[in-house]
Amino acid sequence: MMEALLKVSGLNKTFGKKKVLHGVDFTVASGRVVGLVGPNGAGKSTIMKAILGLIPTDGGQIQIADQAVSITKHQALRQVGALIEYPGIYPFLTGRQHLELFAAKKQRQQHVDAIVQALGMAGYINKPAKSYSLGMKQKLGIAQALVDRPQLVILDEPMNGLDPQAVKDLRDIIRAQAKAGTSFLISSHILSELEKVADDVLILNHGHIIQQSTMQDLAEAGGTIYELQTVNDRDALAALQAAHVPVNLVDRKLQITQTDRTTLNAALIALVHAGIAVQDVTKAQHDLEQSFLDLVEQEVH
Ligand SMILES: Nc1ncnc2c1ncn2[C@@H]1O[C@H](COP(=O)(O)OP(=O)(O)OP(=O)(O)O)[C@@H](O)[C@H]1O
Repeated sequence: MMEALLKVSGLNKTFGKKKVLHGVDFTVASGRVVGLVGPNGAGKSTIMKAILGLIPTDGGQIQIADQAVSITKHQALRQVGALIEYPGIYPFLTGRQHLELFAAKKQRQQHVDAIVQALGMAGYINKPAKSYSLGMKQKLGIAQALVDRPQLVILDEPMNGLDPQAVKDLRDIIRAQAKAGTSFLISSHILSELEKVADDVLILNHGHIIQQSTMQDLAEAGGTIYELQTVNDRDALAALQAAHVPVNLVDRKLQITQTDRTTLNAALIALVHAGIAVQDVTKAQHDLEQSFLDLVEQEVH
């Protein structure tokens, strides 16, 4: 068992009469990158604000390194870096001056230079932040959260507004810091955005955690599908059914659902035996986004 750095249990939150969090439970272990995924309004930001002691809660516990956090108890947050909603930017300070404010004295320049380099900000870091584009401000906000090498980093929709190179840079630095032991909680409303970076996923819908698993398990749960094109799909369907291969004719395409590593082989053997020529085989990508939407959909009905 890996040690849990962040523990959230039984978290409830009501705004007026509206209950937005219903007994939310999860943990983030040291060095793990955990994705918090859910549609708009699911409660992701509310959870993050509660963890950061920014809003009062209506019951439940939050602990960081075994210390309780609440709106009046912030001690444990010294080891936490965060970007929630809009980055706090001072228009007349340079990017570098922002980062210097957030970096501890020890090795300040090295840490600032390292994050500037990692996020590709060298070209503008010495200019006043008022001249930054939206994406540049977003990167500065992320850099502020990371520069002090905290134990826990909380990022609310960090990929918003970033170009593909910046998204890749961000993924790389998250993986590097996680390897060095930092834990991450990162929200997104797009599951596939987190596919390459998160170890674990929490799926949140209407304030409930509806699924909690490793990213790998979630990706594999979608399953692999092969699409076959043959000279005679109707006969092929009959031959495959006779051979007990899991097959469907979907939109006039033969689809085989892989149940184990022998499925495709069994299908091809059955077709060869039936004398049906195969013209094409394609492997359909498991559609992570679709499995996420299915999960959320199932929960609503
Ligand atoms: N200060 C507030 N007062 C009243 N209702 C609020 C407040 N903050 C959030 N809510 C409500 O709580 C629910 C959850 O909001 P939250 O911002 O946590 O969702 P989210 O998952 O972060 O969504 P998004 O992806 O759109 O940012 C929403 O229904 C929202 O309207």
